[in-house]
Amino acid sequence: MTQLAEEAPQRTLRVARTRRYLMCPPTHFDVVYSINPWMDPGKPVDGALARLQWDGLLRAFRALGHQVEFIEPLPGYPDMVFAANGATVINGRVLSARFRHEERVAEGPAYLEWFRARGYQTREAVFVNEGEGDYLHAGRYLLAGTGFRTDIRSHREAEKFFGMPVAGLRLVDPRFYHLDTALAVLDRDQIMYYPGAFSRESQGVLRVLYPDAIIANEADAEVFGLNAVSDGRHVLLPPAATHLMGELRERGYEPIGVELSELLKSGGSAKCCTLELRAARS
Ligand SMILES: CN(C)C(=N)NCCC[C@H](N)C(=O)O
Repeated sequence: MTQLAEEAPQRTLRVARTRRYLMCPPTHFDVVYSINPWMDPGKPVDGALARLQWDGLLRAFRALGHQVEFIEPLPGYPDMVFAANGATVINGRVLSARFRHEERVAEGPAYLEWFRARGYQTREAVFVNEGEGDYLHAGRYLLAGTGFRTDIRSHREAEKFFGMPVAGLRLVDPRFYHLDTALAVLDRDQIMYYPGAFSRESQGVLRVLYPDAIIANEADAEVFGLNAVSDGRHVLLPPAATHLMGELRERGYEPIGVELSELLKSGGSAKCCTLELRAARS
């Protein structure tokens, strides 16, 4: 072996898997109420720019070969663009969302109807849960957030409905009010996360389950770098998450910066706009 070959860093070859996503156009997107620390109704939102940025995310998915389906946005529901909150879909089974705040309650039935009309096996949730905002499918486990939005009793409901073990994680920093603002699944058994968003006990759980995880710093988390969408190789995330991008490259992933600054005014970014439709395993 030559000297050069010995010194070359070991990079794992990451393999992308084609995905199906559901998105909701930001036709009625705005910030007119405040239900998280990022939302300031006094701060103007540029609707045209939000649309351009959302179109950029859609183009990026299509350029990578992913399929995208759409749900019709409801007037009067400015946060409906955050499709990840609309449900949780695993193995063709759909657990509906049941929103915590009155301002978003009607989105749950709207998303549920979309799935019913397409023949998915659905369950209308009994307990408050905000879909993939707090439920992330990572290999053998369903990672489940609680603390701000999703009711901890929903974790048992999800465990029974999906028939897979749930690892409950407690969020403690109001800036990171959904699990997907603090943790992203990169591949079956690999995640990246910001430890400071979790209780000490949950940090311990994450260390045990994912000893190889990429650890984000506070600056990464503050620009919503963890609100990322991965297909196993390409990782779409805000371009401002520069440290995280370097870490991803080191591990063989291809980070792709997608600017969604207007959506961030409501506390969301790439992952929030994207609900993965996981088909039934054959
Ligand atoms: C990543 N996901 C799905 C989210 N974090 N969703 C963004 C929701 C933003 C909304 N204003 C709210 O506070 O509910």
